[in-house]
Amino acid sequence: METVLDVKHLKKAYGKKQALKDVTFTVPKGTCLGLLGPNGAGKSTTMKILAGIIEADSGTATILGMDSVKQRHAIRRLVGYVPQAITLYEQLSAYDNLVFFGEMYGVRGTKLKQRIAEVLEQTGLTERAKDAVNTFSGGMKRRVNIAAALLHQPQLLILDEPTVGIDPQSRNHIFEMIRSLLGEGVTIIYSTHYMEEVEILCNSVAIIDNGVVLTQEPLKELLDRYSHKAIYVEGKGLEKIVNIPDAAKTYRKGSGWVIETNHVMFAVKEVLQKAENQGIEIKELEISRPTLESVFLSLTGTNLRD
Ligand SMILES: Nc1ncnc2c1ncn2[C@@H]1O[C@H](COP(=O)(O)OP(=O)(O)OP(=O)(O)O)[C@@H](O)[C@H]1O
Repeated sequence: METVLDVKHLKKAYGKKQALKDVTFTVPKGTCLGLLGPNGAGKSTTMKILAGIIEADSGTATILGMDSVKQRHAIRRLVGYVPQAITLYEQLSAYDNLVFFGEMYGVRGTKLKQRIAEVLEQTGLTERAKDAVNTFSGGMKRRVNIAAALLHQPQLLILDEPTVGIDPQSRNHIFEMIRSLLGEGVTIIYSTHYMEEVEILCNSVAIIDNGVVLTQEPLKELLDRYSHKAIYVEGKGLEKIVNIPDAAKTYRKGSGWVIETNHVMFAVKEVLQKAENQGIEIKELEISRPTLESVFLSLTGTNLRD
């Protein structure tokens, strides 16, 4: 598959603060990469470098086959960037904001009118197009920002934490829009500190902590490698039967027990059989999916939301 983004060993310091130490990842065409990490991990810095807003101290980023520094101007025409902070003219309508951004991206005349109608539709804002942005919710403003980044039909879309502090309706709109863009072959890089968003939207995930990309791989492989599947059981007297062969870890949780294992069906059978043999009544039994949370914990030793 064609590689749209190839980032190698990016480093960036702000004064004494080494914000990026080693950022390396690749993104194939038409896929979504989730850049996942806690506050201050280096997500925005990475995205600003890719959008050509700041320069890395060392390392390379090849975007659509072009060098991010030497071919910055050509790249700008093919990349849409949605910064974390909303940047709009509050007094102007959504439509007039889009005219402004369109012209900035070099889209004009009939083409611009047509594109504005399309991006308003894509972001679910057609009916509010003529209203001043200062009457919009945070989520709607964010959608205008995204619409602006889509006007020039970018092949790569960079979204920096686009769902922070927004309403569920806007969030769903953004998700639907991302899915349809992916369907059209657009490549997306999406930063977030919400695991669920990566699970819903992304084909692969790059985990970044302290300026270093610790790993990048497809979600499923990452989950299989770094986190165990588990079963959760509740019932009286379970302490007598929860220790089963092959379990990676067994511990109390709430009023029940968690048994982490990669042999889930075996564990279920063992627990049910032992319970029956010993006359123990099982009140509840669930199989839990491995989570990115536990992956993050095993990679970094800390919780993502710390
Ligand atoms: N302009 C700047 N001057 C000095 N330090 C900065 C600057 N921008 C970012 N930093 C620092 O660089 C590190 C990485 O910041 P960055 O904004 O890239 O992280 P992030 O993962 O996007 O975090 P957040 O989720 O909080 O936006 C942080 O320690 C931050 O304080």
